[in-house]
Amino acid sequence: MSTESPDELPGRETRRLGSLRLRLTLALPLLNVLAVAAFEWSLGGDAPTPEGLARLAWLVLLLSAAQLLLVELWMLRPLRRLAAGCEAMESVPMPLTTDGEGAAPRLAVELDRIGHAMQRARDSLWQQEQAARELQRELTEQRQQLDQAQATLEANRRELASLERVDTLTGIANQRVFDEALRREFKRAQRQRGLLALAVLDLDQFRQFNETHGREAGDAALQRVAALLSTRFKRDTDLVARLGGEEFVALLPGFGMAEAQGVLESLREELRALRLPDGSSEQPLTVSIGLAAASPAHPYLSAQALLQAADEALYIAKHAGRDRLSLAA
Ligand SMILES: Nc1nc2c(ncn2[C@@H]2O[C@H](COP(=O)(O)OP(=O)(O)OP(=O)(O)O)[C@@H](O)[C@H]2O)c(=O)[nH]1
Repeated sequence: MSTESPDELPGRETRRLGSLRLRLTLALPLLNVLAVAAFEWSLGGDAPTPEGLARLAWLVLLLSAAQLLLVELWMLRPLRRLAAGCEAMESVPMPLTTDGEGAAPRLAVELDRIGHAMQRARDSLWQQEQAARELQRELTEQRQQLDQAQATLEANRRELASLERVDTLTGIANQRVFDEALRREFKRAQRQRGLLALAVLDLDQFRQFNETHGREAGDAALQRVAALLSTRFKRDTDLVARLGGEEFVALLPGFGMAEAQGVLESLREELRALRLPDGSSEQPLTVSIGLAAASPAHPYLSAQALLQAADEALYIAKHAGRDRLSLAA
């Protein structure tokens, strides 16, 4: 293995090529002389004349010149280019050296650069955290605004519902319509000395029903009850309404106490048979009913008094154990 430094090789090769060319320039004519002499000798002719020697000398000269030209073109020139290429490569500075002198400063520079990059990454992370916090704050603000808007919307919805005449959940008349109808029908009954029955119906343990089956099932139950009431009381003069929550009323012009009681008792049974919400409930949904009836024999001073009498009867039904109909005194 060579002990010379790789840095010395191109200079040395160039020198060797120069020396090789010199040797070839000397050696080729000599070899040609020998070759021609051997050739003449092999022919075994007479001793050479001066003209013959001159001709041979020219021949050797021409042959040598041609050979040197070929060697120059095919061998020496490519080799010189190769050597020049090696020298050019040597002149390019190496990006990394393994010698001890350059390595330490370069390492320091690299470490410094890495340090700066880490600092930049930390800065960027901090900025992103700030941006995320800002975003979170905006989100909280917007959520609060949304909550406020929802509360306002709900208040408006309630106000609108009170102005409307239909209960939005069940589709039957609402309290507003009922109040008007009660005043109107009471006056009519008074005027005509007719009959007017009023029933207040309140579903039993509905809070528990909601808790057991869910609020949606509770809504569905309220709709089923409203539908049942509408089916049972469908004369033109009848009015069923939802007063709110799980409380309904039935206003029955022309009905006395006994007549209304009969219809309401069968309705109570029908409701029990509904087996809400999905038919699998062990505990059927029941209703308590308070019934009051105005008649010439049993007049009330006002529509409000009639309603109060029905409410009191309902109260009694609830306190007597629910799932029953109670008549006003
Ligand atoms: N699903 C549903 N539930 C309602 C609605 N309105 C009121 N409620 C619920 O009805 C329940 C009424 O509860 P309470 O007033 O304690 O009456 P209750 O549980 O039926 O008890 P009693 O009347 O004493 O038999 C409450 O849980 C209300 O949330 C409604 O529109 N839909």
